[in-house]
Amino acid sequence: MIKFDAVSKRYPNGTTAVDELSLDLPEGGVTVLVGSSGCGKTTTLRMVNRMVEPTSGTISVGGRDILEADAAELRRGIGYVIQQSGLFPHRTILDNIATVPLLLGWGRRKARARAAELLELVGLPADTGKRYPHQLSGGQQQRVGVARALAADPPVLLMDEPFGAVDPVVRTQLQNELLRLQEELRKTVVFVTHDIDEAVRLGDRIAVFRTGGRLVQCAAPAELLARPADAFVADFLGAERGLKLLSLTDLADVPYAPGGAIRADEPVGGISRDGDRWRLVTSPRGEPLGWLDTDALPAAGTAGEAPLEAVRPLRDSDSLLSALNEAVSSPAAAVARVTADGVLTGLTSRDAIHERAGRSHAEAGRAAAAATPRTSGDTEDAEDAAPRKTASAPEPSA
Ligand SMILES: Nc1ncnc2c1ncn2[C@@H]1O[C@H](COP(=O)(O)OP(=O)(O)OP(=O)(O)O)[C@@H](O)[C@H]1O
Repeated sequence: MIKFDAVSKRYPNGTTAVDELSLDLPEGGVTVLVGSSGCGKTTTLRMVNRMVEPTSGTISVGGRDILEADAAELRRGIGYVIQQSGLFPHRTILDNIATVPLLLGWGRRKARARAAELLELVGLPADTGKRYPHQLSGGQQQRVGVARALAADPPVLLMDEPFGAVDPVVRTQLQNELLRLQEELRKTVVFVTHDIDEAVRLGDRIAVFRTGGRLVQCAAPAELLARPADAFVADFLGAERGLKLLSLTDLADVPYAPGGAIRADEPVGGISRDGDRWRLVTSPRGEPLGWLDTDALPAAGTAGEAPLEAVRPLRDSDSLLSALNEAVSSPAAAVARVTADGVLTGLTSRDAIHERAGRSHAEAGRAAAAATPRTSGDTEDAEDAAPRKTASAPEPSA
């Protein structure tokens, strides 16, 4: 969809910002550009909409050399989101979102209607539309920035550290929101970030750059984590590469077994002390409420009235990393698995999670080894065998 062919950018002061970049960005996927500060990520992004012109090489979007297009017309077909949302301070939120449709000559009413639709799409209440940017939080402003970029339904979205200025909790919400939107809209997204966790969470592919504007490796996240091309990439991915890989595998095919759960309205007097010490207590509907210590049962009352240790139930879409985290902190050395609407399906032991984690590493390693070449943009094969991306990333605790 977007193709860089031997593209370089040298500034008049002699800085090489991008050096002979050849890269294919697949249609409908999120490609994340990462690397140390000053390695040419923003320059690469801004060359796509001709805010920066390359010194040499060609860039095509949808098969067309971008130099053949009128720059203003090209930009209207490419959404652009930056860190400080870039909203017009004296325009209402609705008018901000309607900017590009109005430039494209849509009538005012149609442009406003589209803006209202987008406001809802990015999860903002309708009355936000009448407000001005300074009356919104940073996270809300970023949502408006995304809505504005999507207003004319461009096939391509360029995002330059769009969530870089918000706190970690809001950042995770915005990331989840983007994944949800992307499932629906399937835009071709180029996303710049400093944050490798963000790259792993959002990217279908990650391109790692090093200083001097050189692309070192471009691969699916699982492949990158399982087989970094060199020490620079390994270093950049950080010491927790193995754990990051587990964040990409979901629990769908990890088995569970019935765990002998106790209903909250059961009297403690009837609970057997034989068998497992820690038993899960559920609501009458089957929702896990907590772990009950059968070695310390109160003299009277129901299971639901007894002191319970916290449980964080997991859905099939949750990651192996979340499961490992829960299993480590669970007194029962097990995790409670639930359906999408929160009803207990069974328990998975810590050992079963360890076993699956080991297998996940081996699979990712094999997939990465099968992908050739290692450093070019052509690593599609590996994606089939790579672990699935889980759309519901865990929200960090505040
Ligand atoms: N207009 C310019 N004139 C001269 N040099 C520039 C100009 N714009 C960028 N550069 C240089 O080009 C290199 C790449 O810059 P770029 O902004 O693309 O990096 P980046 O990877 O996005 O950095 P960061 O992560 O810090 O935002 C840097 O050395 C930068 O100083």
